[in-house]
Amino acid sequence: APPAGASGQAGPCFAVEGPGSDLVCFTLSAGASGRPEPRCFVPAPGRCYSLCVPAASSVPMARLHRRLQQRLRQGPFGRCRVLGLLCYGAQAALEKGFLIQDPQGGPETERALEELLRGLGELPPLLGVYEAGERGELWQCLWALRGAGGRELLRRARVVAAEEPPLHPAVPGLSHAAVFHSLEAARSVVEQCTSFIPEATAVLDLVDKCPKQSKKGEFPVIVIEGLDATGKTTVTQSVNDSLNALLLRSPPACISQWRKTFDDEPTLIRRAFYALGNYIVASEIAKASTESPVVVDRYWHSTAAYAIATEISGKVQNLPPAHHEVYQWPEDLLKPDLVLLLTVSPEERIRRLQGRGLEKTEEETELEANSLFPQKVEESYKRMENPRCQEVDASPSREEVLRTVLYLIKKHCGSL
Ligand SMILES: Nc1ncnc2c1ncn2[C@@H]1O[C@H](COP(=O)(O)OP(=O)(O)OP(=O)(O)O)[C@@H](O)[C@H]1O
Ligand SMILES: Nc1ccn([C@H]2C[C@H](O)[C@@H](COP(=O)(O)O)O2)c(=O)n1
Repeated sequence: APPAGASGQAGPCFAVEGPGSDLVCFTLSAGASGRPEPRCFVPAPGRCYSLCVPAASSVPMARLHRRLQQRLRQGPFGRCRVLGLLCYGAQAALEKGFLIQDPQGGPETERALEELLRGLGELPPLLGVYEAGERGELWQCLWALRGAGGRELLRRARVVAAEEPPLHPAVPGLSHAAVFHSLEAARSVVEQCTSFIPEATAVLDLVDKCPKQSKKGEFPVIVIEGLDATGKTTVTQSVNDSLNALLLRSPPACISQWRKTFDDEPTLIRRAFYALGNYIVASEIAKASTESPVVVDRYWHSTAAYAIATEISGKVQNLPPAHHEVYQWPEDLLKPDLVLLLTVSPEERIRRLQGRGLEKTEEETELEANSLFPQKVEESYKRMENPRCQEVDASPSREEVLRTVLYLIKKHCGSL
């Protein structure tokens, strides 16, 4: 049975992304027994703190988490190491938060944290304070901040190592907080933003003008997907010319002007924006595919793959397993005939990223191309189903890649 928390019930479990991107999991035990806690996040002689907010698909909570994240990057927390923390457990809904490691361990960090939490208004998140015991064991004291500078100790429990859960703790909540499987789910998130993001109203007006459940016309619809700099723009333009098709892209031009606004928002809001963009593009595809073949540069698979890779910390192995429901195409979104996933080696992607002369330094480019994130995006693409992504090696010359793409289109959609 899971370790008993102070109340004797199954206590919460916690997961932080430790060194080497492994998940380090721990839980609380009322007793003094239990395996030694994971040492990797307890700086000696420093101190550690934690705070979490509900990870439910709620705009206020998503914005609170984002606000805390931004504040913990500033001022008195500059000397601290701040790790992403997930709190999960049999009886508790998922919470997202931070583990703050203060190597110096002075009282000022705790004071600054209290001030930060009190400034959030009523019912601030609980503050976890970790301290070493006489025999080197680790204890968590959970404090509730009360009015007039007071605070109440809710629990003092021993920190012990916990087995890594079979699924990454963020997987069960993906379909409500990052990957939207219906227009209504995405719309309800953006609707909660109209009071503080004026552009949200404009996006809703545009999506509400689109017919529900857009139906594809008789001409083929081909989507080109892939990481940035894999050659999507190059391929879509060449295919468009070769097939005398209509070229569309997601997000559509009518809302692309607001990307930066939504890119600055928490994942929940950002991905809901891109999801609504897909439903707007679907209405454009429906109309265009009655007149000619349609080529689309990014569509739902991009929205889902980038959201999954953003929410699932650590290694590629932490992704939801193949055939998980999160990879299934939304039932209310127009489905393409063929999705081609362009893939190139990280080395080739570095060459192409540098070839574009973007402002990134060579080191940034190499880090970006080789980090775990693009690997998780690409693996998520490969696990998509109904329709799946058909992989295309886009490393060869532009001409050869175009030949391959046109061959696959003809093979799958017939001669056009
Ligand atoms: N087959 C190819 N061989 C060599 N270079 C290529 C090839 N295809 C595209 N490129 C070059 O790679 C760079 C990225 O191509 P492109 O902009 O088409 O990629 P993309 O996937 O659309 O990128 P993003 O998603 O970031 O817009 C460009 O400089 C382009 O000229
Ligand atoms: N349908 C889409 C299109 C794009 N996105 C997101 C995914 C990335 O964060 C970013 C890449 O876009 P690009 O820079 O290639 O224009 O936009 C999405 O979520 N859904």
